[in-house]
Amino acid sequence: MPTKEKILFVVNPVAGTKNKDDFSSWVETHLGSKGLVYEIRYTERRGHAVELVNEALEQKIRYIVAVGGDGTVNEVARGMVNADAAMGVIPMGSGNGLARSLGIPLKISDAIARVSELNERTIDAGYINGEMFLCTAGVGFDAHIGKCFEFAEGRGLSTYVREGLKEFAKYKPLSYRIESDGKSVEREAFALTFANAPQYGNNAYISPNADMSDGLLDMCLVEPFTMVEALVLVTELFTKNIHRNERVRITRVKEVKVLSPESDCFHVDGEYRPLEGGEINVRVSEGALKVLV
Ligand SMILES: Nc1ncnc2c1ncn2[C@@H]1O[C@H](COP(=O)(O)OP(=O)(O)OP(=O)(O)O)[C@@H](O)[C@H]1O
Repeated sequence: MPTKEKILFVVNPVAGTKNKDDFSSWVETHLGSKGLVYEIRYTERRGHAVELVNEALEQKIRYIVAVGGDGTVNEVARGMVNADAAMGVIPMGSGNGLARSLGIPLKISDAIARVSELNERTIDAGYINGEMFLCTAGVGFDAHIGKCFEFAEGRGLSTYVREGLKEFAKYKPLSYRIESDGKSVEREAFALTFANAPQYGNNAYISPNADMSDGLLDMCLVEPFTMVEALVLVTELFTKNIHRNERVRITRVKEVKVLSPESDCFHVDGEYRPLEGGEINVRVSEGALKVLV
């Protein structure tokens, strides 16, 4: 194990609700004692993490750790795709989808200790309309909730749940033309999600068997359902059983085009994006990112 290679921590001070005051002393406890060299930098605005990563890569820093939620992880990862450097994650957001999917401890001091082991693994990255995602992306209800969340008052899990419940009964399934592998089909769906990782975050498993290193994305189509079926689906989402539900169709894909003139938005790792023209293009980039696990 290299001991003198520098580790950069990129901390989003506004991510999540956990107190970050003791962060530097935890890092010193776990890394300083092993003789590992580190630096801690704080982001000052949206997009700043990508700039910090680019600077670090120019300085040939080999390990860069995202400290925050999936938004921060996404920004750090965007800078690191296909670079000769590995990304660590200290989960400090509300969903922590990537950290949970990689088995990274949610307790901060344990996650820092895990980083100090410098164990690397390679994972795939997905792209939706040119934007990278590591966990999930898609159109339909989850994208709609991402949009409501963006404009809602408050952050965190409680705001997600509140927006989800408010919109659930009102939301109307949309129609999608799905083109993949030389085939084209028309489907009505409540949601059409592309999963690189098994879950959205918060242990909501949309595709429990999704493998982040198989060079494929799980395309999860949730067909329209009744209110009674909805209760079963929500339970199955949190008990890793949704893939067994007959309303859920999961296929593994490398590249897909989806046409949906009624859709006005999509999401990238839960973050809302407006959609004009109703077309999304999704693909996987195999082994795009090295991560510390
Ligand atoms: N100093 C800053 N001030 C304001 N926003 C920032 C700052 N630094 C980073 N950001 C932005 O904060 C956003 C939210 O970060 P992140 O997703 O990590 O936290 P979260 O929303 O609390 O967690 P989760 O995604 O798990 O709900 C990111 O889009 C990031 O670009």
